[in-house]
Amino acid sequence: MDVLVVDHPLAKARLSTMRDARTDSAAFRAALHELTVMLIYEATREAPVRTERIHTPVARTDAFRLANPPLLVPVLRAGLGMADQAHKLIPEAQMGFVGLARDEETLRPTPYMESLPDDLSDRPVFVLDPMLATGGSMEYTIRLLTGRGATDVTAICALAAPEGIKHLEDSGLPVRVVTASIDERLNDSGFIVPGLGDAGDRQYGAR
Ligand SMILES: O=P(O)(O)OC[C@H]1O[C@H](OP(=O)(O)OP(=O)(O)O)[C@H](O)[C@@H]1O
Ligand SMILES: O=c1cc[nH]c(=O)[nH]1
Ligand SMILES: [Mg+2]
Repeated sequence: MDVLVVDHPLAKARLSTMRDARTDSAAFRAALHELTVMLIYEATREAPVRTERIHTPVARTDAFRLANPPLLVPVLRAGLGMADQAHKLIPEAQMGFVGLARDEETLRPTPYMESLPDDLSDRPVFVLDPMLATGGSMEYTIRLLTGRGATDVTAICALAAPEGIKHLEDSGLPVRVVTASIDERLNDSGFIVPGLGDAGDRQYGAR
């Protein structure tokens, strides 16, 4: 499985703001917005482009656009904090939605929302979720997508645990991961260590 760790100093700085327990919700959301721009920028580095001829005020030249814009899929709640910034960078992208809440005891995802196009066979998909912990929520989401024909999925995560990366690798699903950090481990409650806490709560308040 292809894993890209975006360890640019500016990405590290935004992630550090998110990790800091003193960061309030507004500043946490702002840092996640800015980090998302960097993750999407790197995730699209090798994306195929189509060219067309245009006129500048001076001469004719080639213009470039994404040949096949990805479907963006934020995983609610926490992934909502990445959706607008990803959409700003790729305004032509369509967006789908998945809502999941992890059960605190079993750590299994409980689905409560799904809004996706029927046929995903011909286009890449970017799943937006700041946290890849056990990997259960990401696996669930990717299975929804592959069930609709997706074969090219990118998980865009602020943070990942080694356990989540391994879980996805073992699943054999067609996914690559783009993240700003692979942290040390999960604790007994399934939280990433050192992590940043609950990414949904830190943006929107405790459920
Ligand atoms: O890899 P996993 O072990 O499945 O954990 C990761 C999931 O946990 C968080 O969501 P949560 O269930 O807390 O919901 P929320 O976004 O509404 O807070 C996070 O945003 C992921 O979706
Ligand atoms: O550390 C974690 C693990 C799962 N979900 C979160 O929001 N944070
Ligand atoms: Mg949460």
